[in-house]
Amino acid sequence: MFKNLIGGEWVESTRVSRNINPSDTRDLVGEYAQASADDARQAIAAATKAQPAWGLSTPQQRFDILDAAGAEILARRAELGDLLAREEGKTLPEAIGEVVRAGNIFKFFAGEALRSGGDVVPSVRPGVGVEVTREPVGVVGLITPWNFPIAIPAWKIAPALAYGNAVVLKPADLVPGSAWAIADILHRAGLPAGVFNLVMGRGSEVGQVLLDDKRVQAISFTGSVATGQRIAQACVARMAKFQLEMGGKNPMVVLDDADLDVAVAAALNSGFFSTGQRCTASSRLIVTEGIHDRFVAAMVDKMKNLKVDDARKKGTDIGPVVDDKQLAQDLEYIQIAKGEGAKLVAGGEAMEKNADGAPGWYLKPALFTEATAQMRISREEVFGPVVSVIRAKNYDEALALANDTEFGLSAGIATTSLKYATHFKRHVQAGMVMVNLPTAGVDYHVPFGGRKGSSYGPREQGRYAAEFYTTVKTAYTQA
Ligand SMILES: NC(=O)c1ccc[n+]([C@@H]2O[C@H](COP(=O)([O-])OP(=O)(O)OC[C@H]3O[C@@H](n4cnc5c(N)ncnc54)[C@H](O)[C@@H]3O)[C@@H](O)[C@H]2O)c1
Ligand SMILES: O=S(=O)(O)c1ccc(CO)cc1
Repeated sequence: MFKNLIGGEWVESTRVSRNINPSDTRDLVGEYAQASADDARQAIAAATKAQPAWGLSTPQQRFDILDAAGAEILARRAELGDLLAREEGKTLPEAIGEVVRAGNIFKFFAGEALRSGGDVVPSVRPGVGVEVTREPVGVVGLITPWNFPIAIPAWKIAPALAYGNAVVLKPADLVPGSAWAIADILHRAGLPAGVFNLVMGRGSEVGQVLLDDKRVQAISFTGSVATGQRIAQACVARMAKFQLEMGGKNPMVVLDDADLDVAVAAALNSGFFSTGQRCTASSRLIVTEGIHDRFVAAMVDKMKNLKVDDARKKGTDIGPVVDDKQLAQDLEYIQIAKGEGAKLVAGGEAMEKNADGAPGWYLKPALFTEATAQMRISREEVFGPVVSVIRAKNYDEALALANDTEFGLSAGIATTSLKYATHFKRHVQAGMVMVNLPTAGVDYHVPFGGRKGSSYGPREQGRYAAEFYTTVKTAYTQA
């Protein structure tokens, strides 16, 4: 059994969760201890005890540990990528890419520990000095989803530790393996006991303790809108700091003047890679009249060649859906879209077995045309390989359609026009904008986040992460 890490000790549990491979549901990845509410409280106590000393540790100590963790993650990319593909179902190249992202994030924030500083500002009063410094927030609770099992924990843990906080991580139930691997790496890298704690378990039990305990000063969450709203309410009720990264219904606009190959490659990647299970995936393709039919024909043609199979098999383009519940949700949306009058032009069938006969949660990527902005398929996040095409008369209508959503995470445009690209970058209501690129596929050293219903609070990643993981102090001294 893989145990929880609490106060520097590996702690057993009477309950276990079985981590199952979605590419082959006969394959048990491992049994992981399920923390109880009491375990979560113990972890918070350990973090509370350890944080003051860690907050006063030297930048060199923090750099050394985070850099060593990053180096080990990078060195073990093949093995950790295999674990990730096995437990989550993204393809092996995608999984290895995610592990590399996690390693680079640890190394980036190792550097940030050395670079963080403050400002000395002249006062408006004679003889007074002003210093603006940043201090750790304290104990932070990190609650993560299943779709990026190593990258999302990494991009919350690394800045939290770099800026001197102690951490309690609660990863998603479905994918405890990658989070456990990070815990093991940090533990062996020499992090003092209690500075990092892992509690694997249910959101409603373990997660809820993090939300309700006053000793946890801040919560960073990535996941669904419904859970995000619950977290916001709990944090406001006790005035804790919080940050939410939630869903998306990301548009990709394709204009008449687009390079067709570029547009199709970007749309296939945005909609279907990682089985469409990325918050930055594009599930709304907004295509202007002059290119619409050629674009749809080219998409359908390319989709015939997409190989849906075991995530770890060479040549697989699309791995399985993460579990039976997510597959049921994807299939339900396919029925809803049909019922609303959208036309299914490719895919959409579940496959009970892969090419080798192994049972798994497979779905052929689905493409709908004749979708309208009012349909549920155009408004609600499916979180699977289900994409719809909406026809637009011209650029202005395409932009209006792109903004006609309660979300605002990422958005893309395929065009050869500098005028439209520039206008779109300025006017689309999203936190991240891509020109002639997929809506997914972000760098690890720059801010990540969205607007409207997608995100709440300071940005994650890059130097902007300091806003959430530190609190500012302004000190005045009369000379
Ligand atoms: N914007 C982003 O950066 C981003 C990134 C990845 C995923 N997502 C979103 O995440 C969703 C899929 O992930 P999911 O199904 O794991 O989401 P989820 O909201 O069900 O779960 C996310 C995490 O919250 C925990 N949780 C659930 N109930 C809780 C509670 N009452 N108290 C505390 N914690 C609780 C879960 O155990 C899990 O660890 C999608 O909607 C997707 O759009 C967003
Ligand atoms: O857009 S992606 O580069 O695929 C990406 C990577 C990591 C995360 C974590 O939230 C989200 C999107």
